[in-house]
Amino acid sequence: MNLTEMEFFLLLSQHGIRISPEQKEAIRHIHGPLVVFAGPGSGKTTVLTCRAAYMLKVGGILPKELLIVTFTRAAAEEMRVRLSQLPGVGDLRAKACEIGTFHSVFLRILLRKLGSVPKLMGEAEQKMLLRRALQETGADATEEEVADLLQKIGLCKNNLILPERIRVEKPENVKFRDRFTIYEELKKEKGWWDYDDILVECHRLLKSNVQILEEYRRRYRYILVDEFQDTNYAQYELIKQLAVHNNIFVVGDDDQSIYRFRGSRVEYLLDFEKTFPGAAKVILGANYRSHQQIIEASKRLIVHNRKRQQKDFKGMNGEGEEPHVIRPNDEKDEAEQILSEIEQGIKSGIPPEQHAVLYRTNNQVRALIDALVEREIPFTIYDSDSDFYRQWQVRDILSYMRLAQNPNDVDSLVQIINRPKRYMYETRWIDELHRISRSQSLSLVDSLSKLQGLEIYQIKKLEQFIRDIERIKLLNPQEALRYIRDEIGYEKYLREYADSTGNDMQRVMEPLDELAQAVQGYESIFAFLEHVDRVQECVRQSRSSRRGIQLMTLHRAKGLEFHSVYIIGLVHHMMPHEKALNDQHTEEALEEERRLLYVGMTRAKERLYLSAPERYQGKKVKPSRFLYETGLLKSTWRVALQKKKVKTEVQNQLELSPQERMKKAVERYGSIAVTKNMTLIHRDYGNCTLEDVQELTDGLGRRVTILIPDRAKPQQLHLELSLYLGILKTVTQNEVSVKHGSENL
Ligand SMILES: Nc1ncnc2c1ncn2[C@@H]1O[C@H](COP(=O)(O)OP(=O)(O)OP(=O)(O)O)[C@@H](O)[C@H]1O
Repeated sequence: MNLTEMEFFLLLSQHGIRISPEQKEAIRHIHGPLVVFAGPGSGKTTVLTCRAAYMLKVGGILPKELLIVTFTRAAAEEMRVRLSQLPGVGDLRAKACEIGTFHSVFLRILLRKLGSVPKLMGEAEQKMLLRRALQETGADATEEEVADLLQKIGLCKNNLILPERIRVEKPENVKFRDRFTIYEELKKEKGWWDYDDILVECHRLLKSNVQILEEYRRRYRYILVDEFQDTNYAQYELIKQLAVHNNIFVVGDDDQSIYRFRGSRVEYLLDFEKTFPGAAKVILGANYRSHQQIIEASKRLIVHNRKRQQKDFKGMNGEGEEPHVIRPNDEKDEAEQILSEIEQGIKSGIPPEQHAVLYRTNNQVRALIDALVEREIPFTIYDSDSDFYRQWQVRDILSYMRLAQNPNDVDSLVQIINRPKRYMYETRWIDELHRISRSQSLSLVDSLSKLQGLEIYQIKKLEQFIRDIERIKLLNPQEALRYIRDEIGYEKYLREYADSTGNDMQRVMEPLDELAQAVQGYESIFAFLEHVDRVQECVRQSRSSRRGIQLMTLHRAKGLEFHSVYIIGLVHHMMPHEKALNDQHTEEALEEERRLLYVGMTRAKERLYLSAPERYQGKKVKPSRFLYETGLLKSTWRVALQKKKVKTEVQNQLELSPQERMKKAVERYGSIAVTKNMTLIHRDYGNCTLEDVQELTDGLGRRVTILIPDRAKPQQLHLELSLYLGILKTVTQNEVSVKHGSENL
């Protein structure tokens, strides 16, 4: 049964939704084009949902005539639920409406018309195909290169550009076109599609088949699109093809357009009235989310953008506390300050899920995750590539360390054998290596020196490699990282990689600089690798929980709202990001960065923290220029820091050079007697059994192999150094230290 307009709005207010006059104007507009411009938190999504309900219940429009497009799957699900709860709509009607993302809506059209579509590739399969395409053009593809290529191909498809339409005046375009072509051919050979093919193929279908196009024009008589500021060319063309009836309603905020790098164009929103002549326009001028101080600071920032629709909006939640700018010493200090604020917030009754930490790039959250894991605080992280320790540069360094710990770790060996180049491209050597290792009872690393049929330059490289791995065993993680970067030449390798692929040097190096911070404070490679394993496990688990503190990139935060928001790493070169500063369209890129921060700031309802550490990745840095633009920086504010740190004996020991330390360790513990099967006490694992002792040459002490309970792989450690650093103890030493209440030796 239909409702009258009065009944509908009365029922809405009984549902607790009090609609403003502007919101009402947008909701009541059914026929003809309409664009709703509004600021953050002004109820755009609310209006869109209420409008759909109004059309169904007051306008008498059939659910199947409604097409509602959202930006994410989660938003589509949320909209369906919210719609079903509105006056008189119910589950059935909400389900009968076509609600989905551009991809899901157009996939459904293809499925209905073609019966089936090829298998859609997951990210891993897509990367695998791209890697093969690169190999076929003679390139040694790294993950970074594959990811870059993936993004470029996606950008082309979002602009409906296929390989044959790529202009080839520049040599790098030729290279790209060739790779793109091979990728498309391989895809065809396999009978697969990638997700962007949905848009390309649906566009092709609707363009080439007028009957089908007409059918869908008749079916979707009313089209509603959320977040229209982030529409790309392919999506825009598809919507235009369908919306000939002109019953199109779009909502958006040009100030929140943040996907330019994926091909979205804010112009489609700004030029809506030109594309659909006679379009009505509604501007929503209220903000129902944040209090006045947050709104004012966000406004002071965004007015620095030149290319934008001028609009003003008022806060409806009164006054609140001024947003805080904090200036921690470095990332670690930043993590501590933010966490102590969050802990206080939770104690005062704000649920953990209402605290969101936002950041520009995934690398930036490394220190915070480390701290959360150390303190065992639950969190959820949303971005799939947010595991810092899985980045290829970091994995390379970790593989060197893992191999030094376990010279039989074949995965680590394969990962780094050609980084830097050692010319071991034939994979046959791996089987040969296993055979030598078995027959001569040598570790895989030591077996490298026995490989037959190699060229002299390969042999030399391998001999050096074995020495390098031996050397790393004796170092702590900070020294090991320095050794791998400088002595082994990994940094040079990355520079050459960046040069040859045209990648930004700073971007390629960034994970190493961050890793240099991550290894601080760990006395042994073993302890550091244990920590990495623990962090990776927590990150994996956090993905499915949705509970605890919410961590996400600024991009991911779009459309969401939280009681308290903490934006970290607001320093120059991070925000605006280096990439934007080097962009050939710097001004545009800079404006997009500003919008990104604006999106982040406007997610906060009650409390907003903006953090700009004094030092970042070991270097002194300037605060983001955007902080000055918010007008907040002058009111610098610091959280009082806890306990003063006292230098431990281990820290004093670590200040010696590796040679001095080794010498001291052997002097002190060289004569200590150890025998097979005796018990040693590991600092982290308790009682372990000594399986093997090996005397090193040149008086460099002994290497022991120990069996740790519940761990399949034995662990190798330098005996004297481990005793010296307190990683291992003999039973007698332990008794003494327990008696004297001493933590260290
Ligand atoms: N008329 C209203 N009265 C009270 N609260 C409202 C009203 N309209 C919307 N809200 C509330 O304001 C908040 C923001 O609404 P909504 O998410 O729809 O805004 P938005 O414009 O889509 O936000 P953004 O673009 O920043 O993501 C929500 O908590 C919503 O429930």
